[in-house]
Amino acid sequence: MAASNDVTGALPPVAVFGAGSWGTALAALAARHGHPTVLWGRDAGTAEAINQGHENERYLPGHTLPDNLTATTDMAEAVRGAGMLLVVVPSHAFAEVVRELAPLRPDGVGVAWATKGFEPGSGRFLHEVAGEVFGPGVPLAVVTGPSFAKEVVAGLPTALTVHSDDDAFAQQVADTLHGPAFRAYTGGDMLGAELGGAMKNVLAVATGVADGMDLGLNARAGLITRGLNEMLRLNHAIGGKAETLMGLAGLGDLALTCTGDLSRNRRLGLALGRGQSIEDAVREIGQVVESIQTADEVMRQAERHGIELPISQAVQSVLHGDITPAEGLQLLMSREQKPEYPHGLFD
Ligand SMILES: NC(=O)C1=CN([C@@H]2O[C@H](COP(=O)(O)OP(=O)(O)OC[C@H]3O[C@@H](n4cnc5c(N)ncnc54)[C@H](OP(=O)(O)O)[C@@H]3O)[C@@H](O)[C@H]2O)C=CC1
Ligand SMILES: O=C(CO)COP(=O)(O)O
Repeated sequence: MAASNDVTGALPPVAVFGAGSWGTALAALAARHGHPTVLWGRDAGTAEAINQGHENERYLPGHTLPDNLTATTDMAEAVRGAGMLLVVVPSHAFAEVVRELAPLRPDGVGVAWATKGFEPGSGRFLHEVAGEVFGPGVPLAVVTGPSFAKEVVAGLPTALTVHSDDDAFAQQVADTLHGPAFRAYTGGDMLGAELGGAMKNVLAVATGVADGMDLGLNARAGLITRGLNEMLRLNHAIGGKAETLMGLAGLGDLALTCTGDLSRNRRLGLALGRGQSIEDAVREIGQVVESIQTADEVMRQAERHGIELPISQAVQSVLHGDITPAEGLQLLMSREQKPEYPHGLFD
């Protein structure tokens, strides 16, 4: 790897792609840990503001970014000398960005991503997209877990997890992110890790809707628990490991996003539950709300595997405007009474 040739003891440079909230926060984290870090974004104004004023005013206003973090709109410049590439664009832009990145990737340098979601339209997992674009032999890793960008850039304690088929690369990515206020764990289940990160966004809409309708704390806890059950069942069907979903990539992120008002997906649900239109809510949030596309892809996966996911399905129908939040509630509450686990944990 590029880093191993360094005999000066200097930490390897990191290139981060996507200058929104999460890309900027992760770039700031790597830079604070001593890695010279380049943040690539498509907006020249944002890049200039970061280079001149050390701030991403649009996405993380009020936070001073480290001096060893620079920004560029030139992808070739960003990858030059990098020991690790980290993609943090929204899922709808993931395939486009990794395709542009592939011919520029220095030999031996691995690619991680912190994007949550599927490839819209095909429903492919992002590790499938990355595997196809970069080809065999390129180390790939998923960075996921309960982590609001605003809290990470503020230096608040955070724990997340890095999953890869390549143990050494998972360790490299985790070492880059791990620090005094940030615990990075590792694992080997990209499938489960990606499913958890994607599904929790859909379930956060459900608890948001319930809270927006003032349905109470019992309803929220019920939705989180039955939501976790939906995650576990689909995960089991696609071949992910249950432990991944019981950890930071599943339960951890579900708890955060379903209860924390910093979540854009939860805020979308809150707005819908209060009777606001989806268009107005998305405009007010002003940042990516992954659940809108992810709900369709989760249901596509569920249909492919013949699995019922009533909460996710209700969210999808509300997001499409096919039913109102009140009708969604009625659908969930009128389902047949049954044992909590009719055939064990996964059925
Ligand atoms: N924010 C968070 O706390 C966390 C976010 N994530 C995940 O990270 C991913 C990115 O989210 P986040 O940073 O929050 O989103 P934001 O909405 O904050 O920022 C999105 C960024 O992506 C850029 N972008 C959009 N489309 C393209 C494109 N086609 N090519 C290049 N750049 C593009 C935007 O550029 P422009 O400004 O020019 O539109 C913007 O810089 C999502 O999958 C999200 O789920 C995961 C964990 C935490
Ligand atoms: O993924 C996140 C926290 O882990 C951020 O959630 P939102 O995209 O809902 O803001």
